[in-house]
Amino acid sequence: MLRIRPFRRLWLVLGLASFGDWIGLLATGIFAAAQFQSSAGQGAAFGGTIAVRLLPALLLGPIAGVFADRFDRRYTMVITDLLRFVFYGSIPLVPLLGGSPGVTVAWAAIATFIGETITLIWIPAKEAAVPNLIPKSRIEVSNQLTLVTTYGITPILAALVLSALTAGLQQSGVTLPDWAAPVQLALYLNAISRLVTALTVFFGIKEIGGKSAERQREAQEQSMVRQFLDGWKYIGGTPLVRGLVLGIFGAFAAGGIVIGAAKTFATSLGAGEAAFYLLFGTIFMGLAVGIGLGPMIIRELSRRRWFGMSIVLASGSVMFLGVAFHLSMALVGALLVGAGAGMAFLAGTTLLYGEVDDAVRGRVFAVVQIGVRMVLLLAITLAGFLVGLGSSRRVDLGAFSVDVSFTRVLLLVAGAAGVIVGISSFRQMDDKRGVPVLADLWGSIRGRPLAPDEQFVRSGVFVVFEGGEGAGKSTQVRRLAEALEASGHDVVVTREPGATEVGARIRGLVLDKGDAPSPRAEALLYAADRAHHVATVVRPALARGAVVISDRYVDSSLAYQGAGRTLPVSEISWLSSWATGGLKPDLVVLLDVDPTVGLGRVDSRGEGTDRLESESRAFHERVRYAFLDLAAADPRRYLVLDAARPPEELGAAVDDRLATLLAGDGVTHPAPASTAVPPGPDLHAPDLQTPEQPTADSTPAAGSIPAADSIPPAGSVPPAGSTPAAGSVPAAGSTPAAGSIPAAGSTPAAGSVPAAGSVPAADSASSAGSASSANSASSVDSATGAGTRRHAAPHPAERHEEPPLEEMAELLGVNDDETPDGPTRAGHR
Ligand SMILES: Nc1ncnc2c1ncn2[C@@H]1O[C@H](COP(=O)(O)OP(=O)(O)OP(=O)(O)O)[C@@H](O)[C@H]1O
Ligand SMILES: Cc1cn([C@H]2C[C@H](O)[C@@H](COP(=O)(O)O)O2)c(=O)[nH]c1=O
Repeated sequence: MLRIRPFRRLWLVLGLASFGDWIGLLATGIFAAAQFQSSAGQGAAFGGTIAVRLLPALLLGPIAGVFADRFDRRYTMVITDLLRFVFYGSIPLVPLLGGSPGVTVAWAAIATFIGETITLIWIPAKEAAVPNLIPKSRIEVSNQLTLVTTYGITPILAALVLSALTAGLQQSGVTLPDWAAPVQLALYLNAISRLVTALTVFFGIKEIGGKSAERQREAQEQSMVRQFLDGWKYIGGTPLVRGLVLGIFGAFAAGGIVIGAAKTFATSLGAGEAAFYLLFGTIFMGLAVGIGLGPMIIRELSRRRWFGMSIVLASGSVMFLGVAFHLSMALVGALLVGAGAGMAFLAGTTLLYGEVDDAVRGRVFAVVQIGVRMVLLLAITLAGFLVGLGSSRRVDLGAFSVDVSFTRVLLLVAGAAGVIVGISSFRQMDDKRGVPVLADLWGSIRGRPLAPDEQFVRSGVFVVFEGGEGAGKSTQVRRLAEALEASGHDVVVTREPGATEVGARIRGLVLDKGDAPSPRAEALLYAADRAHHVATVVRPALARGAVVISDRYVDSSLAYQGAGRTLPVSEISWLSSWATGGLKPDLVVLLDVDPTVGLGRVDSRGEGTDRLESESRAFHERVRYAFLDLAAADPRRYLVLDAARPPEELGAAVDDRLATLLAGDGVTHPAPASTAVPPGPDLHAPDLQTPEQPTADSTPAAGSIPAADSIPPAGSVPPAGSTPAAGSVPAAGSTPAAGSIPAAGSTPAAGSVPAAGSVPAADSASSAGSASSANSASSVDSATGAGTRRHAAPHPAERHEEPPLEEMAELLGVNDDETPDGPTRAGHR
């Protein structure tokens, strides 16, 4: 950020100005107090000068922004800084010129008031200039830097400098003349800092200067009053800006209420005077944590969502404080209030920087900056006043006794109001409607935010055929298309990969046996084919109302690249969801085939095999079980058929299901966004929820596939006593996880399935789903009258026999060099 020269200079200017502000604030108060002997006079002088600093915001705040929008921002900053140099510089000179204590304090107050009034013009000019100096993508970092500098570094530096000056002089025993006392020096420093910033802006940041055509036009055509009114109209009439401004105020009101109520709240905790300072400090610590670490934690989360969530966090934490009965709870609550308010401020200002036009930016930022101060002051004052009104009652909770005071009621009510504001601002601004909030938050924290659904009007029906090699997909696709066309439907038959010109080239790249792409490259190539296919073929056809029948879709990637290549299925799922914009089929017909049978059919076509067909049997077994797991996780949207049945029977079952679907009974177009949940870290059932599968009301996947990232390398042996991951070989003597393949001598859990990567637990609900993957579809069919029949031969997931050891090793890829990124080997079948 600081490599951008104009921003670096502006940041230095801001740092210096902020340092001047803080040292000026402290020094003016001390200076005024020092003019009096009595402690009452000292207190009044100190408090009075500080209050005077805050007062101008109330008076001039509303029109200050007009200056920033109407005039050249560079000149505005330079002139206002020069004026501040003069006024602040005059404060320590008054006593030197013989002014009495009363005159000195009065002038300190007047000069401070004028200086602060001028600051109100300087701030919006500076704020409005920032977005023109840096790329939009860096605005958040610049805000972080600015806030940390203003509220973190410079106040501490100012306090250190002031105390070092005082202590240094005291220790050295040097007696300086009155005009060079530490406080006077601090006041000179404050004044000089303005001169330096004026010169820096004038000579060093010329980029701030000039006016956009629109600003020029407005300045010429509109009076200041008109511009002022227009500014308010813009804020009130632009929902996003209005929501942001109100939200920021709400978050600060939450903080202010806690600060205002902290004293009586600390008493109600029975924690003593120190607890007040602790709570106060903790809120500011939370603020720093929110601003400093917030973006790092939420990463790619939509800033609009983050803003609403932060307000809810801040307000919810105020409510939590209302029920906290121990200081430790209160400190956690205070930290979260601060963090929420800090994040809301950062997200809000970042959004405002990005969303507000240059022409009105000065006015909007004036309202925000000044409004925040006012809201904070008001909230602190009001809360302080209100908590004094009610009485409290002590309630015994066994180990603890709590004061149910008016303070707590206030915190609860204020917190609840804040939560409502947060939720409504979230709703108003949400740019990912339909995407589940918590899943999106979790996905973003993990670096994979959910993609919002690509909006399009979809009136057609999307049917996908999936299954292993030679399952009979093409045969069934052709047959179904003919049947539908015969009954007058607009049918589009398509496939993946290779349905488009681009796709045909990709198909050559992934399937030709020449130079094999690495597993990740392979996944990306399939995703690229899919993205183009969906955008140019599937969506347009669905939009016009056609029945789209695709030979393979997302599940193939999850099965082949995820389970087959053992790439992290969650990542493949995310990638596919991104590629398709979340488009999911209405029906997936899974033709389940034993790889030996399917590959036998492929061989008998006599056309040779492609690169994927040539993979090992273990690979194809993993693919098969992955398909079954996906279907078991969402039986309502899958029709799983035993592909060993005659084609006509399969066709009849498909026809029946289609008839239901086309009659509208079964068509509820799946909501893509809600299902594009990036799976959790372990690939259990929900991890296999693909963009095809709704999370709500879906049955847990039977025999889910272990996360590729959690799968030990094929053939690895987990330590004895541990529970091996599905698909790994347990050490002899250890108890294998249900569904894992037991080593010789170990006791297999009931229901172990000889499939690498597939883990149906014998006694879990998921195992029921798994064991009946094919049959569960049968029962679904019978329920809908589709009437698919059960097969005499048990489905593989029902077989409990142990495969011979060599076969197991082959299934697991022991002796098989299939590593996620390693070269693939043409396997044997
Ligand atoms: N139900 C079935 N029973 C027996 N043979 C079938 C059946 N369905 C299709 N076949 C035959 O099996 C072979 C493969 O069928 P098809 O091409 O339809 O499968 P596919 O799943 O599309 O294959 P690929 O995975 O290679 O695309 C063909 O020769 C086809 O005639
Ligand atoms: C869509 C898709 C496909 N594959 C594999 C599956 C097959 O081996 C080939 C496609 O051949 P087909 O004869 O057209 O069925 O590609 C894959 O690995 N990943 C995918 O996403």
